[in-house]
Amino acid sequence: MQASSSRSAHLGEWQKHHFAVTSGTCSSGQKADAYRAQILRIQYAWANSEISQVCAARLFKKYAEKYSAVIDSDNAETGLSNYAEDVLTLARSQQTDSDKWRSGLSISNVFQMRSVQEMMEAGRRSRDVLLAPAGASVVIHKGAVVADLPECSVWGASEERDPLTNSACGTDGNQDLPEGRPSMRCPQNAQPPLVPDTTKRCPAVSAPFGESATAEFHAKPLFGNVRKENSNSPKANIGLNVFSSNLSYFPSGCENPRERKALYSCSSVDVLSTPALSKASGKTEGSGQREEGGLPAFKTAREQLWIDQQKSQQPQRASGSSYGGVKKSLGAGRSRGIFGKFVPPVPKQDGDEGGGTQCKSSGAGPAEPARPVDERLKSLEPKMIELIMNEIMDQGPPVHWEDIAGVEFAKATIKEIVVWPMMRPDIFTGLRGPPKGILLFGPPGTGKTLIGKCIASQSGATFFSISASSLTSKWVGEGEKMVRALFAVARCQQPAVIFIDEIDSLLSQRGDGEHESSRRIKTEFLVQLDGAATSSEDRILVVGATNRPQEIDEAARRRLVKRLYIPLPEASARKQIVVSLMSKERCCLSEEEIDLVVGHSDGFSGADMTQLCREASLGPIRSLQAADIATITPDQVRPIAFSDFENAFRTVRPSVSPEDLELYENWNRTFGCGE
Ligand SMILES: Nc1ncnc2c1ncn2[C@@H]1O[C@H](COP(=O)(O)OP(=O)(O)OP(=O)(O)O)[C@@H](O)[C@H]1O
Ligand SMILES: [Mg+2]
Repeated sequence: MQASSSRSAHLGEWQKHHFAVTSGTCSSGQKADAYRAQILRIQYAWANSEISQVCAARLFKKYAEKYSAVIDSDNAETGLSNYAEDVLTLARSQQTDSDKWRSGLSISNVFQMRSVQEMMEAGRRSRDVLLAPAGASVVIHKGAVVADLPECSVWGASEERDPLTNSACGTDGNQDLPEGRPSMRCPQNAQPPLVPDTTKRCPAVSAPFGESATAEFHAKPLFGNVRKENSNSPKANIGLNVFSSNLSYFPSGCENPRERKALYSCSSVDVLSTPALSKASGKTEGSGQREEGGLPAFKTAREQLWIDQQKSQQPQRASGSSYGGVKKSLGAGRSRGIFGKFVPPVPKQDGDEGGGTQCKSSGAGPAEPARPVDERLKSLEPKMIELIMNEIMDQGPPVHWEDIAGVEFAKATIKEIVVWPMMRPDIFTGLRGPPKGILLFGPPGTGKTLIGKCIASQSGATFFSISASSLTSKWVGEGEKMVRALFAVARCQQPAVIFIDEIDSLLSQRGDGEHESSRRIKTEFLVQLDGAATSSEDRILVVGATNRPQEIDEAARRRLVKRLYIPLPEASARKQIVVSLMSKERCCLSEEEIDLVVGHSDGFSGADMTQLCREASLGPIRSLQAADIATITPDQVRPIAFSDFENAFRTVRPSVSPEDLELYENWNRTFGCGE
């Protein structure tokens, strides 16, 4: 399948194959072809994010089963029986009904193969030692090495063997390969099978169906460099491993294919927990180790597919993102802070999580292996939990209380509600129990978000920061579930602070024109908030911030019991901002000049003050000649002077109008909890 194919082309192909397979006129080989092509398409579609992972996994399972039902079937009419056949049996073409499956191997040419000759030579040199040829490679089409396959333990057991009768490790010449490497070369130009019969003592390597018939499949580097079989990218190895399973290892003494099948079919299917099979699967990762003793790890194609799928999913989970590696962010961009408290719990999607007690974990990196999921999270979609864990939980760069100028009352109240109860939950009980909801309201740019960041740094609680607009817009239809997941995860990570910026967009007044989904989100939020508020054990605090408090629904307002006004900074606070910012620059403002600046900036918000200082700091640069900018050194730039502030005042104006201010003051008088 070409990468450039359009969606409609995919669809057309898909349909064509579907009709072909269901028409009843298909031979087993054609069916196998079609199913394999479907698997390839599924992987391709997934790699291109055309279908979701869940969808891909479902389709993949479906077609993998169909595929292996054909190739593993020992019914000559419905299957290809490759399960039981080795390469030389296939070469006789007795079990296959498609020309494609025929091997170019013959008695006359097999001994010409360099790899065979090398093995014969090695066998002569050391007849009583197991022969262990170097790792095999698969070469497809124009010599592209597709994968390092596990070392090809040709003889499978330590009994002495005649190399001549065991020399079927390769299927064709291998001129394109590195010296001394026996290979499986895809016989595109396969000669008609000439092998009349083969020794019964040739269990060697079964590379029958997939190798010979899947040149098209292997040839495309669909999922990145398929050499990286150990790659963290799940999309890098599924396609390959489906067919690497064809390098199966048979024990000696099982000449009859049916006997072999019976022998292996009685072993556990749980390949991941079966040491022999686990070992074999490890080998596919290029360990380069020869398998030692015990039962060789034969797997059907279906088993191998599932092993590979399991393996490929694990790094993906560990990497923390199941969305094609693209990190999505909810709300403002966040980085995992230095106090990062825990790792994604990596919920298992495939069944038995074992019921965990995992709650708060600490200091682990994103590559930490999966842990049991908390019972309370089991009813939630793993995707949601992962999103909450990976994207929302954060503590950001540290912000200290001193970094916030003014708002002394709000700071003291927050310390009382958030910090101390977190420190001493034993004291803050009963009536002293802290409220479960705080609302920070006030004009734009007064430091509400800054306070949120400070709580994150200073409270010691697990901090969830989410922008309400993210819940309502980005995750249309999922916001309600996200809210539920958010609280569920927070409950597992107590003590926890959920900071919701722009909370008005989440909890705005209910009205007729309101969208159903946002109404449901709001209801869910209120239910969750109630749950957190009524449970004395839950140590979850919701902190909302808004510059539109009047739009908040009255039911929500009631639940956010501490409503703290964050006003415009007073003169002392404005001075603190100027002094703090200027202390980091070269500045020659005298105390009086600073006071003049503060006096001029009445009505400015904290953000306006910051903007004023930025503007003033550009003054010295603007006074330079354009030609000087290219050559001047930083210490030659003159200090910021009062005149720069005077100029800055010409362009920076207060962003909050007196009328707006009046609204906030009124709302504070009515609903605020300030002094
Ligand atoms: N009290 C303050 N002390 C120091 N800096 C402040 C203060 N208030 C605002 N600032 C500055 O203004 C910037 C914006 O502040 P912040 O984002 O916290 O405002 P906000 O109240 O959340 O505004 P909005 O309501 O528009 O979201 C801060 O990053 C900081 O640089
Ligand atoms: Mg804000």
